[in-house]
Amino acid sequence: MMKHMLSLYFVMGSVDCTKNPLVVLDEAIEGGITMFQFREKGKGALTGLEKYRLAEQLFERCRARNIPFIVNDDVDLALALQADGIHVGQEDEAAERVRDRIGNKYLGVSVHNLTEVKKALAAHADYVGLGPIFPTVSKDDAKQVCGLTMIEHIRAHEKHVPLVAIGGITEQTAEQVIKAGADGIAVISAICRAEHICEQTKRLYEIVMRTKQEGDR
Ligand SMILES: Cc1ncc(COP(=O)(O)OP(=O)(O)O)c(N)n1
Ligand SMILES: Cc1nc(C(=O)O)sc1CCOP(=O)(O)O
Ligand SMILES: [Mg+2]
Repeated sequence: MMKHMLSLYFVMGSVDCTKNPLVVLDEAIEGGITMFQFREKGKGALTGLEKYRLAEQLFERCRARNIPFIVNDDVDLALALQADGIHVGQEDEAAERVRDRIGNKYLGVSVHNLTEVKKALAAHADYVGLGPIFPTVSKDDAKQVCGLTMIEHIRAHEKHVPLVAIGGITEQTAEQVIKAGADGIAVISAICRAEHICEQTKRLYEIVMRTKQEGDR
């Protein structure tokens, strides 16, 4: 179940959108996203009550369509909303502590190498987010690009870990990412910056599903 949910993971906050984030999410849901992460950060990001209100409205839309709603970084917000899960990175609240706080909600952890994957699994993460696979325009403090070879390396040593790849993934590269061993792609700009969000999301979904099917996954 978890692996299917990772197939087309849409990550977004108001800063990433050139139009109303609620409309962007509606169109992306219509196009077939399988999971959503509320990531409200960067220059001009909402805080406090405004952030909470936007999260609440986005969550409502996900709930209506059975799309898992994950909160980035902010464990208090995830708990207050009773969100489906939380995603934390290596510099955020420690995964072990987050697991203790959230019980059996989904826990995603960002990783950059095999050692971090093993640590995330020891902390009972449900999935790992590996990146940046390619250069990204959506995260100022992204680490060095790890490329498709890091997906292959991790998959060779951890055959079953639910792994979603992130960072600079587009319609042109999604197939290679899945072929390298990822269970799905996580994207911001490939959806947010598309002229026709629903159609673009459908294309990404189709590429991921076809490639997984061809690989019998
Ligand atoms: C699915 C997914 N993978 C990785 C990240 C990055 O998390 P992190 O390294 O904590 O960076 P920020 O997103 O918090 O800036 C992610 N958010 N989602
Ligand atoms: C949120 C995030 N995390 C990354 C990581 O490497 O962990 S890269 C990234 C940004 C992804 O946006 P885009 O699809 O526009 O490149
Ligand atoms: Mg983080």
